[in-house]
Amino acid sequence: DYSHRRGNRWKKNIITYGVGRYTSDLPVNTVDALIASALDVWAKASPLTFLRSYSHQADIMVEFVGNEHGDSFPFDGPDGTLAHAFGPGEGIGGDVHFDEDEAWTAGFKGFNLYVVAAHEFGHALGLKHSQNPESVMYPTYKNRKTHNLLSSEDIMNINTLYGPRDKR
Ligand SMILES: CC(C)C[C@H](CC(=O)NO)C(=O)N[C@H]1Cc2cn(c3ccccc23)CCCCCCNC1=O
Ligand SMILES: [Ca+2]
Ligand SMILES: [Zn+2]
Ligand SMILES: [Zn+2]
Repeated sequence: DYSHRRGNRWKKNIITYGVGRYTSDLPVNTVDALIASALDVWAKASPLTFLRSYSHQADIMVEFVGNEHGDSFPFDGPDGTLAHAFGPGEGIGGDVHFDEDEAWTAGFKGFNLYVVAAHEFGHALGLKHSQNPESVMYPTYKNRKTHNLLSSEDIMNINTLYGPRDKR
């Protein structure tokens, strides 16, 4: 299980995120937009709000890194493991690492960053893997329709942790 769980949920509804090292596969503004959209998937299904932070003190730090990169979970070059995330908590808690040796795309060649990011942010919020291939938390990558990315199981699980989306 790649969620390296550290505690079960954030104890606040406003969660900050930052982006450190980027991938050279996509323009910076495309990466920023895909990351923001992947977080928004979870914001729309919960009472959570995500705020972009430009300090390195953000709750969720997103980085593109390769091979050995300073935690106990080195990446493995192209293919294999695509990314991993740490469950809610201080420091590395909530952080998301993408394997920089993958071909990251905004489309359907290579690996779609938006789909992978939605999976990893599920872990960063406290979700585990699902055995249901329709769930975004399924442990194997597949090309998914980007519309209505969350399955009903994903929505139920995030609501179990943080409650329903309040009537904004
Ligand atoms: C769900 C995804 C976004 C994140 C997960 C990791 C994860 O759960 N992060 O939170 C992932 O990378 N899964 C591997 C699992 C995997 C599939 N294979 C592997 C061969 C070696 C090592 C791992 C794998 C077979 C060959 C295909 C390799 C390319 C696709 N890789 C995967 O689907
Ligand atoms: Ca890899
Ligand atoms: Zn996972
Ligand atoms: Zn890592």
